[in-house]
Amino acid sequence: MSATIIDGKAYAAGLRGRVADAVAALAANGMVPGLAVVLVGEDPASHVYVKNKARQTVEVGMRSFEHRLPASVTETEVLDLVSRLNADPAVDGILVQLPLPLQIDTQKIIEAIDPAKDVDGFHPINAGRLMTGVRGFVSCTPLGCLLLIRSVQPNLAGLDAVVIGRSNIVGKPMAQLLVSQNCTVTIAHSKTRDLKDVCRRADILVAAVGRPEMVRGDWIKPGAIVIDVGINRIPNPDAGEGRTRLIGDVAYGEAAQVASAITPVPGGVGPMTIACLLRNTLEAACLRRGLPMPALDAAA
Ligand SMILES: NC(=O)C1=CN([C@@H]2O[C@H](COP(=O)(O)OP(=O)(O)OC[C@H]3O[C@@H](n4cnc5c(N)ncnc54)[C@H](OP(=O)(O)O)[C@@H]3O)[C@@H](O)[C@H]2O)C=CC1
Ligand SMILES: Nc1nc(=O)c2c([nH]1)NC[C@@H]1CN(c3ccc(C(=O)N[C@@H](CCC(=O)O)C(=O)O)cc3)C=[N+]21
Repeated sequence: MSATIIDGKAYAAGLRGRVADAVAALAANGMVPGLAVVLVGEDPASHVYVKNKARQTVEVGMRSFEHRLPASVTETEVLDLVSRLNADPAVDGILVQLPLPLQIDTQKIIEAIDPAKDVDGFHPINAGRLMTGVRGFVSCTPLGCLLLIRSVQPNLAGLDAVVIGRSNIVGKPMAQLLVSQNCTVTIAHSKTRDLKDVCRRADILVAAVGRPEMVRGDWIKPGAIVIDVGINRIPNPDAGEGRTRLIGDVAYGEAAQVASAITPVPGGVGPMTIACLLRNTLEAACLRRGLPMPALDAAA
């Protein structure tokens, strides 16, 4: 068997197009959604990612506000910026790029963001809403994964899902979303015993670990849907000295022989994360103005 390749890049482009149409309708009435991104420090990968986000924000017709702070910034300065953004009527969504430097208490910053502007879905209020089945902002990466899963399998009821990883931003909300779709969900992590056997039971396998090609072909149940969240940058000497390339947490070539559908890296989950961020920002803009959210995706 050779798996269907789930084209996240194409799905994300379609979703951004639908967001752009809705933004144009708002803008025609003088309402332009705005997304503020806060970037602390000089991490080159974060800079590239924030630049991509800003470009795509503008492409869908929204305003992009970028705030770059030096790595030496104090926690109070970041908190002050967040409270200014909370109060700014031009800002509908706030994203503070993680990770933050060690002198800053990340949880404190996340909890300072107005939950109504928390388009990352990281605030405990939004995490709690997801947990209790109340509408709120859902973390962009798991939301993107769910949209990709449902693009190949609309009804997930009764399926066995395994999520490897239990971070607050990917693993846990992913598991919660799959439960809400009536999957039977197992969350695996670094202390899980017999991980390979656990994975082999999965009709849906989501890998969000950060270990290059950890999941091998023989970990996968024949016909499973495999979602690779991992973004690992490894040296690529073939492309020249000092060059790198991205690979996922799944050994793609092996897995594609066994799975029914699989996301590539790059071009899978990554582009969906940004598209879902824009989708959430549109939702924040509609909610703040008391307008209905246009239907954009199956998981809305
Ligand atoms: N495509 C995208 O848009 C995004 C991609 N990512 C990528 O996804 C990956 C995960 O990100 P994130 O959740 O933030 O990472 P974290 O480091 O926060 O979490 C990693 C999880 O993997 C688990 N883990 C580590 N080693 C093993 C192992 N040997 N076996 C089983 N489980 C293990 C950890 O377990 P424990 O809890 O026990 O330590 C932890 O729960 C990274 O590669 C990241 O770059 C992240 C965000 C967005
Ligand atoms: N507050 C916050 N929210 C986040 O959502 C957040 C964050 N902090 N910190 C970092 C991680 C990582 N993340 C990615 C998003 C898109 C791609 C992406 O677009 N990847 C492309 C490739 C890009 C490239 O070539 O480097 C792809 O997979 O095809 C990757 C990674 C969001 N994160």
